[in-house]
Amino acid sequence: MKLIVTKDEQQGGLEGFKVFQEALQNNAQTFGLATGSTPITTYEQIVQSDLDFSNCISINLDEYVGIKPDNPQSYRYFMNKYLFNQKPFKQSFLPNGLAQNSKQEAADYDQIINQHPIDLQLLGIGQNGHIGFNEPGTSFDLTTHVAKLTESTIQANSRFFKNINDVPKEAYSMGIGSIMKSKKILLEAFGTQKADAVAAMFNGPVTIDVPASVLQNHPDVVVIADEAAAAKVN
Ligand SMILES: N[C@@H]1[C@@H](O)[C@H](O)[C@@H](COP(=O)(O)O)O[C@@H]1O
Repeated sequence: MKLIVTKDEQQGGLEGFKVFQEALQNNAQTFGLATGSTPITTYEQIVQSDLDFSNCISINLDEYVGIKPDNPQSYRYFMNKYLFNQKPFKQSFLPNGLAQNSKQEAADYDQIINQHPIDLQLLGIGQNGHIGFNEPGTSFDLTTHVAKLTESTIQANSRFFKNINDVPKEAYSMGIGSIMKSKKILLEAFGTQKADAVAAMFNGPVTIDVPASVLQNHPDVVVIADEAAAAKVN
């Protein structure tokens, strides 16, 4: 894994943008995208640029179960707001949080991923080392599934909701098995609250207890971390 340490989140966003730019120059067709506060600075840079994704496909990592796409807390709404409204893709896929049959929805999403192999996958990281919504303990082989959110993730994500009780307890998530098939992976981490997870991802053993540690087994990973998030890496 290659580590790029930046002064702050703004600088990190710029470095992240450059990875997207390079991927496009190398004819990347399909981009795996992420939500959360972390990718916002990269999306801002993309929005301000002349990069054109109108011939590309995007596939998002995850979506809350039970939330409508037009609900401001949904990941579809987030993606429209921060990226798609300004930089449309040819097609943008997210799991349907309202699907009646979750097994079918997961299978359909896997088919989408299989039809569009991901050239560049963007990831954030949870404070407990989760990627997408693959929480500690999740098998490295899983594909799309409904994940139960841990208390720490519900707590961390409650800042986006009026009340912690409004945070969904479940989400569709692309599995680690699919994430690892991406040609290139870009993981971003900003802030001291990510320092332990980033250190465990880099220096710790590869273990399902720290889902992001699996990235040590991937041949092409770039991690962009600000000084605070990279502080505990050996
Ligand atoms: N499912 C998302 C992850 O994809 C994200 O990486 C993580 C960190 O979020 P943030 O970037 O807001 O710290 O939170 C959520 O749980």
